[in-house]
Amino acid sequence: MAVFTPLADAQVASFLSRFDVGELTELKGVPAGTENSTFFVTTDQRELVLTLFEQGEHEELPFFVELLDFLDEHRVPVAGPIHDREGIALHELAGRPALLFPRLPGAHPKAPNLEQCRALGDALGRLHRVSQHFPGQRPNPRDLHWLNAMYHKVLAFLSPEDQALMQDEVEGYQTALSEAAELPQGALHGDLFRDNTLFDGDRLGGIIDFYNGCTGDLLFDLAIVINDWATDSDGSLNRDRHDALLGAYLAQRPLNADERELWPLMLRLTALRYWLSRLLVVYVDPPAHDLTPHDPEQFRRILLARIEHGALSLPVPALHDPGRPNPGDAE
Ligand SMILES: Nc1ncnc2c1ncn2[C@@H]1O[C@H](COP(=O)(O)OP(=O)(O)OP(=O)(O)O)[C@@H](O)[C@H]1O
Ligand SMILES: N[C@@H](CCO)C(=O)O
Repeated sequence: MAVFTPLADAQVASFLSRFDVGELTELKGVPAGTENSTFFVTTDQRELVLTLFEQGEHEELPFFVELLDFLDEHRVPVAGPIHDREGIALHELAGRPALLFPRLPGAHPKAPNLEQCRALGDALGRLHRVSQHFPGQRPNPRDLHWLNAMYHKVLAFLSPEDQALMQDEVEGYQTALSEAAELPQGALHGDLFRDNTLFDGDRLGGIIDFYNGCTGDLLFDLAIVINDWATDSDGSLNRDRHDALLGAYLAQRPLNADERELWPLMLRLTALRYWLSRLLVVYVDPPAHDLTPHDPEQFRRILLARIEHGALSLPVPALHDPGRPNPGDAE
């Protein structure tokens, strides 16, 4: 379930009256999601999504709104928050911060096909091109500093082999990154798994759930995406999905030499980031709500596969369709 705060029709009707979105005709709680309360709202004019923020640091919400507005203005396919007649997006409803979004068409791809991988790679490449110019700042809350500060909390729950694996990995990342040049920076989605996208057939309806959004190494975001979108069930990389996604991404934003060198390490670091965050949910900080946690073992498997096989060679960038405008190019 993902309605932690129920809402009555009258509350929502009165909330909607500040916006130019029409009159409420239907309100439905959305069962998916783990962190926030989500509702599908239908009016006599359009389909909307209403999100109530249940947890997390609410002072971060203006950053997310500014980032989404920025990406929306630059025609990156995201659901940008709807602003009211006075230009305000962030409101309060039932004592919770609330945002209203357009409802995007489509569904989350469970087994993405190559067209969907290309569409996502292209969108992420465009997102990273424009996000380098985003003026906001929010340090990456799940970077190496976080790994280093948190990993010892789960060691007691691991086998001696896994303890050594985790410790060796974090120490290895520290050594390698302390000697590395700064990588290209920009705003990141921070959690761009398949279930944070909506596809209408092969067309990307849009990217949602930017509440892990932050600023930092663009390569970190790309590695999260490859580990989720282009991994087979045994943890190994799937060459076809990898090449489709990365080929489209690289056509929008080529990696520099430092990024190419750190790519295998970043795939490992982001695999460990999810192994650790999932272990923390299971053993250290279980959610207040009765939800099935994501399986940490899946990311341990991915980490082991990246250690054993390294990264795949990077594909040749896909040719960019010159008929298709790039966001930001018009500026
Ligand atoms: N703009 C949108 N258009 C269509 N559907 C949406 C939109 N935003 C959210 N949803 C639907 O609502 C569900 C929950 O949304 P969201 O992912 O933001 O919630 P959450 O509680 O933050 O979830 P989690 O962090 O576990 O992914 C999504 O899986 C999706 O099905
Ligand atoms: N995408 C995360 C959960 C939401 O933060 C995971 O798969 O562990």
